[in-house]
Amino acid sequence: MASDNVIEIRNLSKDYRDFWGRRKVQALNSLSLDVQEGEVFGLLGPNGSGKTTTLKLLLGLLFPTDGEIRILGRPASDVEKNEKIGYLPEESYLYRFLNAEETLDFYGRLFKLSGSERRKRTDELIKMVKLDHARKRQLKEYSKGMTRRIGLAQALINDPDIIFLDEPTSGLDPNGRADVKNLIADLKAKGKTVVICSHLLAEIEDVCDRVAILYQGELKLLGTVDELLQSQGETLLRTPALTPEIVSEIEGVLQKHSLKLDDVSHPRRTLEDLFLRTVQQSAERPGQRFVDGATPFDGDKSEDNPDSTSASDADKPQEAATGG
Ligand SMILES: Nc1ncnc2c1ncn2[C@@H]1O[C@H](COP(=O)(O)OP(=O)(O)OP(=O)(O)O)[C@@H](O)[C@H]1O
Repeated sequence: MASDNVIEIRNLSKDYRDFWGRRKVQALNSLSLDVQEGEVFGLLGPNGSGKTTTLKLLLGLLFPTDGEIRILGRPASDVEKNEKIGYLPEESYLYRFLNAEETLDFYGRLFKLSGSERRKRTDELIKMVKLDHARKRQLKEYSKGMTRRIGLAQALINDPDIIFLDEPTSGLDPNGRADVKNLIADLKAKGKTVVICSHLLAEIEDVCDRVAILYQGELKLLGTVDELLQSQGETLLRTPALTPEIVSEIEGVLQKHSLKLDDVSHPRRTLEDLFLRTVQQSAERPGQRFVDGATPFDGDKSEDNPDSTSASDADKPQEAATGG
């Protein structure tokens, strides 16, 4: 095993068989990939492409039909290695009648943590996943997003070196998703290795160093997010808004080099950015409302401050794409 690989998968295949032992589904077909220590790795693919099967094989919850897996230098079937692994399943199976503290204490006991370690970890994790206000409430009263948060805390109770997250943000609103992204960034900063399965590609793009795309159990693409997404054939300039005169000057410069300006436009923000900014400003300034098409990006043009005007065009960024 190469020194910085914490996961090595070689020619891994998994067939699900029927009662008579006949092959029903080939969920994985000769998958080979490595995950390095400290990286955030995204396992992507449409429904039924074999992501959850891969995670379960890595955890030793399923046995492969063929191939080999090594995690932290040990075979996947070695259950002791799971002491260093955290797993958030797609559906968390938690005890509905326990509260958040009792839940984490229970899982801490399974990992044989001492009483003082359990109290310390429970307190840290409840704060980390922002459930401090609900720590004494039974999980049966939790919303979907709160349940996902306590599931995440449970996956981290043993301070694992490798964390498998299956759809970590399902059921979370954009604030919750942003919290999970920050949490993953914190785990990476602590040197942890994180493997995420998700359908929400924008999130994967933001947090993952490398991604693999599976299709019908086969690896179709593998690489760093930067390499895979960067378009080397174009250059994008971001400037404050430009007057038509400046744009035509730029066109002149490009013409001198036998290049043309392909596109001049104002960049579009994402709905997620708009949502997060609106919620943040609403919390900071109760009573504020955005009117007449204003947005929280437009300086101070809002109802509780009617005298102000929107940001001038010169303050809005503009994008220009050039090509040969
Ligand atoms: N226990 C099982 N018995 C039979 N077939 C199964 C079983 N579990 C999964 N499969 C099949 O194996 C294939 C891969 O399933 P898997 O759950 O690994 O995909 P996935 O990529 O995680 O899908 P999703 O995105 O929907 O969670 C699918 O065709 C699925 O129907």
